[in-house]
Amino acid sequence: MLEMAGPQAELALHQHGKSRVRIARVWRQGDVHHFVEYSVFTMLESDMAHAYHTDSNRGMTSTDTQKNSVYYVAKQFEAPCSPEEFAVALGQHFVRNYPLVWKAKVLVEMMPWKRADMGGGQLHDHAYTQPGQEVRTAYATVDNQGKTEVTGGVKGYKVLKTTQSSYSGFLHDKFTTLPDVSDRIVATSITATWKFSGIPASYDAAYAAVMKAFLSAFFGPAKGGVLSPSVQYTLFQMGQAALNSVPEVESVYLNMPNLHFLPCAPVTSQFENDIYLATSEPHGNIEAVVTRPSTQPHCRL
Ligand SMILES: O=c1[nH]c(=O)c2[nH]c(=O)[nH]c2[nH]1
Repeated sequence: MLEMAGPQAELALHQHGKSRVRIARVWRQGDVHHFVEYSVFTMLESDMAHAYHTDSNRGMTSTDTQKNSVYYVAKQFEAPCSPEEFAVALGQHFVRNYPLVWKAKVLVEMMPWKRADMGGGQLHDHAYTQPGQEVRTAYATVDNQGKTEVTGGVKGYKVLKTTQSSYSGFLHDKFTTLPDVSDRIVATSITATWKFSGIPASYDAAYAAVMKAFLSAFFGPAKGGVLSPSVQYTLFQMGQAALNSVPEVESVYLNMPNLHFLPCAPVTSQFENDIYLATSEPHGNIEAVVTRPSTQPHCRL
C-alpha cells in the first residue's frame, strides 16, 4: 500500500458529495400529473481517511453512486413527496446502505413550478408555470417628426407540460441519435415582443391578453390539453393567438428555448416516464416572427 511521504500534516476534516444533481419526477395519477424539479446536493462524512493518505479507495461511495442514488430514491416515492421527505429518505439511503458512512447531508432545492391556473381558479391537469419569475418589457421609439412606436414584451416566462408533446418525423441520418417520441415533457422560457400598430385601450389589458393567449395555445384546455408536435408548431399557434387576442398588435416575435428533460433509467429499472434529468444546457432554440399578412416583421431575425 502506498503511504504518502511529505511534511508533517494531519487530515483535519474530510467529506465528499455530488452537487447540482438535477432531477425531475412526474407522478401520473390518471390524467392528473404531479411534477417536481429538484437540484440535489449530497455530502457524506465517512471513514475514508485512507483515501487521502494512501492509494486505496476501499469502501468509498463514489460521487457517481451518490448521483445515481438521487434517481433511485426519487423512483421509490410512489406518491408526491415534499423536498424535506425526499432529503430525509436520501440521507437514510446512504447511512443504511454504506457502513463506512456515519453522516449524510442532503440539500434539496425545489424549482418554483406551480400548477397552471387557466383562469378563474381552473387548474390544469398537466401544465406548470413559474408565476412571478417573468419580466415584463416595454420598448418605445419617438422621433422628432412625431412618430412613436411601442413594443410590449415578456422575458423568461417559464412553462412546462408533462404530456401532449411529441417530436417525430424529423430527418434521421448518421449524425442523428434522437429517437422519435410520441410523448415527452416540453418546457420553455418564453421571451417575446409584440409591436403595436395603434394604441390599445389599455397596455396592461393588452399584456394580460397576450399572456393568456400564449398560455392557452401552449397548454390547451385545463382538461385534456392540446398536442404539440414540435416547439415550432406551438410557437406559431402562440403568435397567432396573440394577434387574435389584441387587434392593435401587428407582429409578434417569440423566442423559445427547448429546455430538455431527458429520460432517465434509475439504475434498477427502465425509464418509465417518471424520472428525468433536468437540463438547461445545451438547449434547443426556436424563434420566429408571426405577423398579420403583409405586415413587416418587427425585430430580431
Ligand atoms: O420541438 C422540437 N423541435 C426541434 O427542432 C427539436 N430538435 C430536437 O432535438 N428536439 C426538438 N424538438
